[in-house]
Amino acid sequence: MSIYAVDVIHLTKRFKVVEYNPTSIKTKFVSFIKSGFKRKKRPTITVLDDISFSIKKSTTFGIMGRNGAGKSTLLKLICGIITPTSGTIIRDGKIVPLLELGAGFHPELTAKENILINGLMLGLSKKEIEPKYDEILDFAELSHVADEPLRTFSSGMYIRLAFSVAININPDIVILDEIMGVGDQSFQKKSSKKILEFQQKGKTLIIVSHEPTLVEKICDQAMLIEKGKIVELGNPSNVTKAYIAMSS
Ligand SMILES: Nc1ncnc2c1ncn2[C@@H]1O[C@H](COP(=O)(O)OP(=O)(O)OP(=O)(O)O)[C@@H](O)[C@H]1O
Repeated sequence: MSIYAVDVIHLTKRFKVVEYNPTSIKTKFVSFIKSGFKRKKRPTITVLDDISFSIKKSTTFGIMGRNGAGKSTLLKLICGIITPTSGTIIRDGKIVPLLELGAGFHPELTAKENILINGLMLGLSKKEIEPKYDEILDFAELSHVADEPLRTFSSGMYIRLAFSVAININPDIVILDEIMGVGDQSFQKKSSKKILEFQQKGKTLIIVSHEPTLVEKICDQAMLIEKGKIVELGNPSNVTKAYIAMSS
């Protein structure tokens, strides 16, 4: 068994750039003929450029970087939502991504039905999810509306439910993208406690944050990325210092 929860090896991700090109079909056809029937290659941007790092099991790893640095792309790659252009990602353990909160929710279905669907999507069986209904609803403070459709929920209720499903289904690795500030103050307190419990149970946590104090407080290791490259890796204090220097 590996000591790493996630091992990223020479990872590169490029995206094709969508160009706005308001020419008519006729013009496009003529230029296609002129080009000798060759399709024009779409330009690409390199969002992550040959990066390698490892995240040890039972640790909390923070990812920092300015807007557009490639943090969310990296998380999506780690979760397997998108695939690398080149390179490898080795994962060891059940991953729960908390990226686009509630992205898998259906507004017409009830809270309970959504818990079931979300749980199934995260790889649990119906038998494993059913005993967790009460715990999940209770943590989200939504037991009183368990059978109401989600379209009647406020955005805060939505987020609380998504967070509660993810954190209560006993994953090995939790991935959080900028959502430590979900809910009101009391829910934030509860969430922080749950994260601490999660760390104490020896689980792996990967977080993206713009908050140096949070990264220093809860991370064992951190990484700063900029223009697709790793700028700083290792000690959270060094990483946050580099991030602050870069941002000022
Ligand atoms: N599907 C896509 N197609 C094309 N470009 C994309 C796609 N997804 C992301 N990008 C581009 O990749 C770059 C990195 O985006 P990403 O969302 O990973 O950054 P980020 O570090 O998470 O930023 P932020 O802090 O603003 O959330 C940006 O320039 C973005 O426009």
